[in-house]
Order: sequence, then structure tokens, then C-alpha cells
Amino acid sequence: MTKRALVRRPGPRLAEGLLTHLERVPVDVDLARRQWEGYVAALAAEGWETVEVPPADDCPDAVFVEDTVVMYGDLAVITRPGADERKPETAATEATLRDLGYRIARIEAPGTLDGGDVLKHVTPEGGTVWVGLGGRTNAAGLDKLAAHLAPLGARTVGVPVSLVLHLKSAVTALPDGTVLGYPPLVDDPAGWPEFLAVPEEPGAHVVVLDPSTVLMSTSAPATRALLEDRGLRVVAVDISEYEKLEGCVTCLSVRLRD
Ligand SMILES: CN(C)C(=N)NCCC[C@H](N)C(=O)O
Repeated sequence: MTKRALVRRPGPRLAEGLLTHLERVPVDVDLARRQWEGYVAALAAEGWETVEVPPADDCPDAVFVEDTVVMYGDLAVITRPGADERKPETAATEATLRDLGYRIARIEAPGTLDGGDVLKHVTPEGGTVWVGLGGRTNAAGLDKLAAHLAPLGARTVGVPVSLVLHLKSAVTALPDGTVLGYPPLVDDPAGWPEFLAVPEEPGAHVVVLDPSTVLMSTSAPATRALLEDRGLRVVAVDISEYEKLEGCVTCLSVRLRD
């Protein structure tokens, strides 16, 4: 199976990216460019081919390509980002996925939905899709997504997000479906069937690279040790400049299925 992921190069206005829960601190754009290259190289080293969505230099947050689409099998649901500044980002993602042969659906107004609010766990028996309802994603956006995914066998469930930007700022999932999060930033840790509390905020963010390997930030060493103790292999990347903009490892790519 080809392992393929979308990525989008950071633009010159990266440092102007939106902030909701963090204070603005200077972003080193040259360092951010090198970190992005490092992130893409880490994917390549793990056997992932990357496809670049053409850059959107007028959109500071375009590097966070995860927010522009939700993939489910061969279907690409193009989002309608909750922040107006980010709405122009979706057109090039749609064109790229169309060219790759994916079926396209869209979140239409009045729905808003950011891909960072969507956490999926797909098994051969079916999939569960959790959607964070908070600042960027509204109930109409959740309903539109649920309608697109129901014919594919997915169950869509809304969960509150009030302490961080996106659902995946608070929690992500390990290959076995265990949900991990840093409890002070998770609205309802007890609401998850299998919840693993991690000791660091950036430790809540993993990208599953294969059934035994996850990608995470170097800024969560204690969580890395915890995951390695559970038998996982961890690939760590430095994404400090993106973390200053409320980004994390998940936001910088979108994994595609054949
Ligand atoms: C899971 N996360 C956090 C994301 N998918 N996206 C982060 C976007 C950050 C950007 N500055 C913004 O405010 O939109």
C-alpha cells in the first residue's frame, strides 16, 4: 500500500498566524522552514510519499493543511474553516485531491468545520469520528460531515472543546484507538472509552505512521518515554515555531488512503 500524505509549505507571512489561546511570541520563519523540511523528511524516512498542496503565500496559516480537508477512504470532505481568514485555503486542497482522483464533498454554509476538530478511529467493523464543537466548528458543520460519512459506515459523535483551539489540540489517538490527552486541557477525560493521561501538553499530539509507530514533537520527552514503555516506536520532530502558533504535529499533514 502506498503511504501518501498532503503537506503545504509555510509561506512568508507565517508569523502572522492566528492565535486564540496563546500570547504572541516571535516566530523565526527561517527556522520554521527548516523544521517543515525536517517534518517532511521524517515522513519520507518512514515510507510516506508527500504531495504538496501549492503554497498560499497570502494565508499565514496555510501550512496547517489538516484544517482544510477530512479524508475518509476515497472521499475528501473539503472543510469550511471557522475563521474567515482561513476560508481561502481550501480551494487548492480541493484541486490537489481532485487531481489525485479522490471523490469530493464539501461542508457548506452555514456549517463551519476545521479538520483539526475531527478525530477518526477506523476499524474493519466501521469507524468512529469525533467532532470537537468549540470555537471553529459548529453544529451545522458536524451535521454536514455526518451526512457525508454515514453512507461510508462512520458514526459521528460531537464532543465539547473549550480549553484549546481544536479537538486534536486536546486529544489524539494511538494505533490501538486509545485516546491520549493532557488532562488539564481536556474537557471531559472520563467521556473517552480508553483514555491515557500524558504528562505534557504537546504529548497529547501524535500522528500514526504505522501500527507500531507514531510521530510526535520533541517537546514532550516524558510522554515519549511513556509511549515507548507501551511498546510503540516514536519518531520525534522539532516543530517549536508551529507550536507558538497553536499548531502541532497533526496539523502539518493529511494522511491519504489508496
Ligand atoms: C490540531 N490543530 C491544532 C490544527 N489542526 N490546527 C492548528 C491551526 C493553528 C492556526 N494558528 C489557527 O489558529 O488556525
